[in-house]
Amino acid sequence: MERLLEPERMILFRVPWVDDKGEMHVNRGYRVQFNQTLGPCRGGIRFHPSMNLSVSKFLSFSQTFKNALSPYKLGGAAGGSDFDPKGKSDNEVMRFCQSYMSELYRYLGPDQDLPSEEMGVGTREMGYLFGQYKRLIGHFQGSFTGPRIFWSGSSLRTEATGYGLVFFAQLMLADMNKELKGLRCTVSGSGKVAMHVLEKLLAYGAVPITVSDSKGYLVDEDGFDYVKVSFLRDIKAQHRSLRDYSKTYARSKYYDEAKPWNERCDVAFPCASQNEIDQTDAVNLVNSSCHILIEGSNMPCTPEAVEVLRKANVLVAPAIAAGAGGVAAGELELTHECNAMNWSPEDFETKLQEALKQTYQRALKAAVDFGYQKESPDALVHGATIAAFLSIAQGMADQGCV
Ligand SMILES: NC(=O)c1ccc[n+]([C@@H]2O[C@H](COP(=O)([O-])OP(=O)(O)OC[C@H]3O[C@@H](n4cnc5c(N)ncnc54)[C@H](O)[C@@H]3O)[C@@H](O)[C@H]2O)c1
Repeated sequence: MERLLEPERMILFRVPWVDDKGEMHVNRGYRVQFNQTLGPCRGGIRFHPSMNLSVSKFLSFSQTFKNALSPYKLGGAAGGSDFDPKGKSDNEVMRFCQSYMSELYRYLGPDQDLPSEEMGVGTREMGYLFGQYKRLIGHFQGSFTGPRIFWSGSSLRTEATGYGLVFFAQLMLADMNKELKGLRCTVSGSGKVAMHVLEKLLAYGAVPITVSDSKGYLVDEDGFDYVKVSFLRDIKAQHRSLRDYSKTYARSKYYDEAKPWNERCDVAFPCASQNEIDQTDAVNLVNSSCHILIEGSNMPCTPEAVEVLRKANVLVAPAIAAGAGGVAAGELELTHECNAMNWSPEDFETKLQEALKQTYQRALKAAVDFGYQKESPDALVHGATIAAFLSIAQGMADQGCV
């Protein structure tokens, strides 16, 4: 346990870059390669002002468990920088990414560590990061996940985490002879994960009613539809406030400095950031008749919130299981490239569903093997943690004291 809790490697470095006015800035870069017992590392890169070594450690620890539970043989890593891409020009983001990669490239590679999208890092950032990596290593090898389709990989990497969360919810409901159709769903965040959750919820006939950002939340009592989701995307792409939505859809409402957890719902999808649900939010969720919570963000609930949800019998799908869509897409992309097959988005989605199903079944089996009732509200949380822990611990024991 002592070895498992200590990261294998923590890389901390200076990232100097020059803005469009010619002024110099310095940010900090991080990459924590937490555990490579089961295979080479995979994990996200986050660009956000709140990023620090502590957040990198927690994200890489949780990624280690997520990857160990997935159908692939992978270790876990995470990292990023306290750089804020918001409000920066494309050229500034490119210069920052190039400087960040100038240090990190020596620790990356398909057999070592490959990064993927996370908060504040999308296809634009992944493109710049990969371009610099390729230039420095001198050949095209082990493309990062999250690139655009025309030069590499599948088109579904960005969608995969959000879609996967909805597939996972559907699997849980199917086991209860229920379905997502008609269920009211609250979603937090309005980034890559949240927007793809909305999209897939609509495909399943569910009724998503909220999105949020760091300033407040938006609720549409009538539920979002495809046209409204497209409008939300436009608002986000133009860096406007979610408040602007209400100017077009008068029955919707935007609340400042508030979270969506007191809106009546059946299923909640936290997709913003860690610790976004505290004790009060959890009480609000329970009082709003929420009975299933699917964790999109990593560690969305504080320990006090977890306790409230457990006592109220809210069924929780942990991020290390439900959020495995991203890692699955990354590995599928590599296979896809290696085999030079021409998968359609539908083929890709079927493979993604299969990966999520295997993850779900593995977590549930471990829970039952260790004496938890299949129906108990925290069976998946325990099962996912046990199954991942056993794989890593067994591997570490086999590989000796290294
Ligand atoms: N992108 C992935 O592949 C992936 C995979 C697994 C988990 N996650 C987790 O999902 C979450 C969202 O990631 P993303 O890739 O969608 O990021 P993103 O940068 O695309 O979007 C983040 C969104 O959250 C909002 N936000 C940030 N802080 C907030 C706060 N305090 N309250 C409410 N909203 C807030 C932002 O306004 C933004 O809309 C993160 O917690 C991340 O760790 C992402």
